[in-house]
Amino acid sequence: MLQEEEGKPSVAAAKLRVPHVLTVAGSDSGAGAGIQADLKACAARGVYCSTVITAVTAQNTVGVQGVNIVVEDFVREQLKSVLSDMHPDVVKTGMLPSPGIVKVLCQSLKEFQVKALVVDPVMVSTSGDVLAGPMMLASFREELLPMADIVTPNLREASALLGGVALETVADMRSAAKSIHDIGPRNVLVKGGDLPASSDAVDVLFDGKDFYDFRSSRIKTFNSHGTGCTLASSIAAELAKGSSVFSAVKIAKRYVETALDYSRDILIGGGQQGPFDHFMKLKGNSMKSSRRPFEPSNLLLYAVTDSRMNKKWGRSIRDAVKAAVEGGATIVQLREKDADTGDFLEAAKACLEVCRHHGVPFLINDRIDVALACDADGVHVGQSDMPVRVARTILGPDKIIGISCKTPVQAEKAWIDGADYIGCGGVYPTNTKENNITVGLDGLKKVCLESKLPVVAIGGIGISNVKPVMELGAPNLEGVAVVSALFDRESVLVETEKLRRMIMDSTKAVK
Ligand SMILES: Cc1ncc(COP(=O)(O)OP(=O)(O)O)c(N)n1
Ligand SMILES: Cc1nc(C(=O)O)sc1CCOP(=O)(O)O
Ligand SMILES: [Mg+2]
Repeated sequence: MLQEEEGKPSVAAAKLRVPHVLTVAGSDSGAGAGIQADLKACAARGVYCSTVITAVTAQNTVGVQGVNIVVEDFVREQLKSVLSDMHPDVVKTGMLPSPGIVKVLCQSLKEFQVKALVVDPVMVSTSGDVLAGPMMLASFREELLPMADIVTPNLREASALLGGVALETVADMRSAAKSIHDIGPRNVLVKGGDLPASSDAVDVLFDGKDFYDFRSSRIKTFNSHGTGCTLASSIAAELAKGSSVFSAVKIAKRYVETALDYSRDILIGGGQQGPFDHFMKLKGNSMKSSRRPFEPSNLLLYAVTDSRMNKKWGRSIRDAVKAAVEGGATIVQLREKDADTGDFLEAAKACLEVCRHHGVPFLINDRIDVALACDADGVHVGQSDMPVRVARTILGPDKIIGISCKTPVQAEKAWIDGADYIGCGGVYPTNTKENNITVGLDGLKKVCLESKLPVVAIGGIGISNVKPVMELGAPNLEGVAVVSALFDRESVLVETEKLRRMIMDSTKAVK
């Protein structure tokens, strides 16, 4: 019985078992395919992934430069380490470079039972390099496939497994799926990505009784290296979560298509077979767009938009934001209370482009979904909006989260919950926000004194009254957030320049 050490939870106390896939495959140094793709796919699909490495390849976007096969005994040792202790739900296989390794794997799977076995019968890489030679065919056919719950050959692999038959049509794929099923696996997914003369990508699933066609439009991209590994791992991940084979294939295909589509224009390597982005995050960090970490000084002049004001003055939200940024705003928040979601998102994308170009952080008011959809730099939430802790879990550690606070107690909670800054107001009465409680300069000072986070003052602030705010001398007060003083004016550019100058002068006066 495990005893609880003082201060440390016992292993037995950790009760939350998570779905787990073990991948038995080769390492790809370029990390587009193989073990690395499997790890990324499982992580992206919310499943734990352990790894048994069968070979180490020297590989990049051009091709495979070298292969070093791991000795059978050491593959056996890795399998035993994982299977005997960690009890994966599903085993997924990729590159199995020798008949001896297949034998070791099959023995281990007989000794340690798992819920499902997914076999991706890897033989040739996307670049055309051989990863498992013809001597592997007998091992696959006689030992591994009969144990598989699903096998996922592409056209070349399906043809090789069947002695070289030609596969040129969907009808050929069906007949191949049936013949491979006769070898023993419970389900066969023949992938038709390489089928000639077809605008759609068609995969055929055969479960021993029925055929299912999965059709999707072909995604034109060079960044498809690792698609097969990722699809098989994603199927394994869904099976580990408890899906049926049909649902697992459907969800896995949708995931791969979405990731391929997202990644069609990313650039990694100079070859013809680029990797894709399993987490659909890389473009947000594109070298073209400058995204810097949040600094308290970003709060100096915070421009918060208002669609009614921009409509009144006959300008688009994008033009208003552009003028504010060019006039010296140091952070922007899109606060569109009346906009439809689609319009809000389009405006957000346009404003984000402007802000990125100027290196100014761009936040969304209230709507976490819109912030995620456009990959904004963060959100601003109020006390009755999405709680900061939940927003942080959804948005991750890098995004900026601001929260409105009117009291020191709220400010303390904001810090504990993981916010980046506090918006404190209303400093003065405002017509922009209905029924807003005015806390005054005193209320602002109290929050600033207790806050462990940087604070931006908001509410009724403009040219005529910004000085007393900035000269309050309150610790943590970094700047002012304004709506009408910038946007309910004829020239956003001129007003922003004027306010920025006044803030700078007040800051100098305080120092
Ligand atoms: C910088 C900043 N501070 C405060 C607010 C107000 O947020 P909230 O209380 O959620 O009210 P709404 O803006 O949603 O009406 C803010 N938006 N920005
Ligand atoms: C959006 C908002 N929040 C406030 C708060 O007190 O939290 S006051 C406010 C409106 C600020 O607009 P203006 O600069 O036009 O007064
Ligand atoms: Mg709000």
